[in-house]
Amino acid sequence: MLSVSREAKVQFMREILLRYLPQGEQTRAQRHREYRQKIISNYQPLHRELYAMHPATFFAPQFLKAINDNTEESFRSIMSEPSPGVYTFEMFQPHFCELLLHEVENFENWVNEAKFRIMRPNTMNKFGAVLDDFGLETMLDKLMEGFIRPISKVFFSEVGGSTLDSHHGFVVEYGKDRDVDLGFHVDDSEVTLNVCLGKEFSGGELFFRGTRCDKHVNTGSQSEEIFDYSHVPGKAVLHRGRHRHGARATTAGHRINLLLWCRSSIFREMKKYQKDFSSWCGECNREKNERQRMSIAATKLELLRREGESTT
Ligand SMILES: O=C(O)CCC(=O)C(=O)O
Ligand SMILES: [Fe+2]
Repeated sequence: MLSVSREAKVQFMREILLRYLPQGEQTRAQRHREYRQKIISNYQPLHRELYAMHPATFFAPQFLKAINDNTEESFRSIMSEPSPGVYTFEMFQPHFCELLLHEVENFENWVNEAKFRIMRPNTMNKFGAVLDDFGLETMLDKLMEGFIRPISKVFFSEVGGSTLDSHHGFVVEYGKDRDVDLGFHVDDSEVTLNVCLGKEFSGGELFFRGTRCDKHVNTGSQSEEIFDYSHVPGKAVLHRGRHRHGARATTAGHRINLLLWCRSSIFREMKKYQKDFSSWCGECNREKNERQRMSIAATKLELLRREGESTT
């Protein structure tokens, strides 16, 4: 095993770990593998160049340069942070967006013609497709490892940004005969990349309402946490998965976005043993500050009382 490729080692370890999963999950994983296999052996890709990572043709030159420089300054030079924890930047070349849109359309035509029943990206969408299920998993893994993880290491280290090790990659589709909007939610991810691929549309703004841990997910928002963002084709939004958000109705046209939910198994394991998430949960942070404020006030009062005692 020592001399085989990294992929072969990963596959070997995966098979061992699979044997230790509970029976129900083993069956589910096996079924999903068969489902993917069935698609991959029947679906003819339209643009094969999308299935391997080609940075020079996929990404905007300034994005590529920032990644190659790999410093906080280089990332900041191409990113805006219009609201704390929400980063936006030009990411894909228009031609890449076009190819990916064609590929998704081609896949959907095949699904309809073959009368194949596909799994939707998650319980919130009636439309859209999982890119990992029709062959794009390896390319998206490279996207996460080589491009999203270096940025997340700098801006989202407290939620496992430097140890992202798996992903769920899909497209969502809105407009006539598609989904209209998306309710308020948190993602099943540590870091989410959301890139608008096109086409032409009105509405569809993302609304953000602050980052929360499990315990505080339903608490209110502070005014500084309220933020709306209008999608621009080719442009990416990067945020914590626990940053509460939703998408307003796409009122005209057709909007398709690429979503990459990036996960960290180390972060998820560590989280089980922690209670205080004030480094990233807005409400934990507010409570902590409030406790500190109360404790300072109590100390001040105590000092005043002692001073009073000593002067009388
Ligand atoms: O429609 C969008 O841009 C948001 C999609 C989203 O938040 C999700 O799929 O998790
Ligand atoms: Fe989301």
